[in-house]
Amino acid sequence: MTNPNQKSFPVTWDQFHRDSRALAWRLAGMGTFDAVVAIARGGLVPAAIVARELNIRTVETVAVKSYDHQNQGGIQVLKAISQPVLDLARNGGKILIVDDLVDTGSTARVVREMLPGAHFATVYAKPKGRELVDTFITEVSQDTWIFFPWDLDVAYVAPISGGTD
Ligand SMILES: O=P(O)(O)OC[C@H]1O[C@H](OP(=O)(O)OP(=O)(O)O)[C@H](O)[C@@H]1O
Ligand code: HPA
Ligand SMILES: [Mg+2]
Repeated sequence: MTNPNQKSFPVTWDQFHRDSRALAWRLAGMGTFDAVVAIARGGLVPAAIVARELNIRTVETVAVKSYDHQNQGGIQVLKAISQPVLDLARNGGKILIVDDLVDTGSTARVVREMLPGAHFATVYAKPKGRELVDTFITEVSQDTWIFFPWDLDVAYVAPISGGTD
């Protein structure tokens, strides 16, 4: 359900690809990562793009759910991080966690606890969660809802004048 008090920030596939590549460029100057952990589902797309750009071959997922549509509920961990990746982190491996955005920071807080030394990167960030992210590309205001391309379709829009054609 759409909250009428929120601004909307629709993102196209092109723009998302460009922003994810920009994230990869920024991360490229930070050394070699041994594995990327994508926060499913939203983090899967930017994680794939970043892994491709930085040639990271070990790609792991952690599944965390906090929203039903635009309503935030309790955090549920639906799939934990695999033991080999936790071992890699414990033995000094450099782990990159990727998500599409940080909003309130609840998801980031939970996943950071699983991998305390990891680098946390998102494409977009809102002010409440920004401090929990090491690297991000674009900040949007807290009252903005970001619409990702996988949640959108091409649809008719009425003219500004209010007519129907
Ligand atoms: O900072 P927060 O307030 O925790 O919000 C950010 C999280 O919310 C969304 O995921 P969601 O739980 O909706 O699941 P999804 O990735 O499967 O869409 C988004 O992909 C982030 O993971
Ligand atoms: O702004 C958002 N857009 C999409 N998913 C989200 N999950 C938390 N905040 C958002
Ligand atoms: Mg998510």
